[in-house]
Amino acid sequence: MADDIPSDWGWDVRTSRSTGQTYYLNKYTNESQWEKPNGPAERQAQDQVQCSHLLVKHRDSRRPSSWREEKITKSKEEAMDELLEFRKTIVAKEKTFDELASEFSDCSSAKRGGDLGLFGRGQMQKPFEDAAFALKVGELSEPVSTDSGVHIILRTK
Ligand SMILES: O=C(CCc1ccccc1)N[C@H](Cc1nc2ccccc2[nH]1)C(=O)O
Repeated sequence: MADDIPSDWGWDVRTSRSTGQTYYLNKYTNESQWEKPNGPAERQAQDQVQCSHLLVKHRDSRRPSSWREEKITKSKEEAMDELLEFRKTIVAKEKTFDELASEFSDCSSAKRGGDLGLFGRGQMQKPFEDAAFALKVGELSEPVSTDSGVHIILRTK
């Protein structure tokens, strides 16, 4: 029965107030299910991803300023050229994503190697979201343009 679910699997066994049916609540993601779990609860909601990014802003960015440069005047084309060089360096394994994002990203997430944490759909600008959710874990995006500037995105979870 329900009480034979190991407590360290991370499930809460609940009873539906409307039907009296037993259901199961994932303690990590707060997702619930009717089916009796046959294993430990996922620690990451399936509808979320975790990504790091390297952002290069330009003079037409929504906020053409960053921790790196008070007044950003480079053109979008110059920003894209810089970003493509960074991407080549990462693909060639001459530097890690973390190293380059920490040094060159115009986003405050640079302090965390570009890590943005877990996010679901509806949280990031649409072009960024679509690119992020199209990536497999470990995959590096092609350049993506948003109102913030141009990005490369690494999906980490
Ligand atoms: O919005 C932020 C903070 C993002 C962030 C999220 C979670 C943890 C740390 C930072 N920074 C903007 C630049 C920027 N624009 C973005 C658009 C999509 C994703 C990340 C972005 N970063 C800026 O600095 O202008």
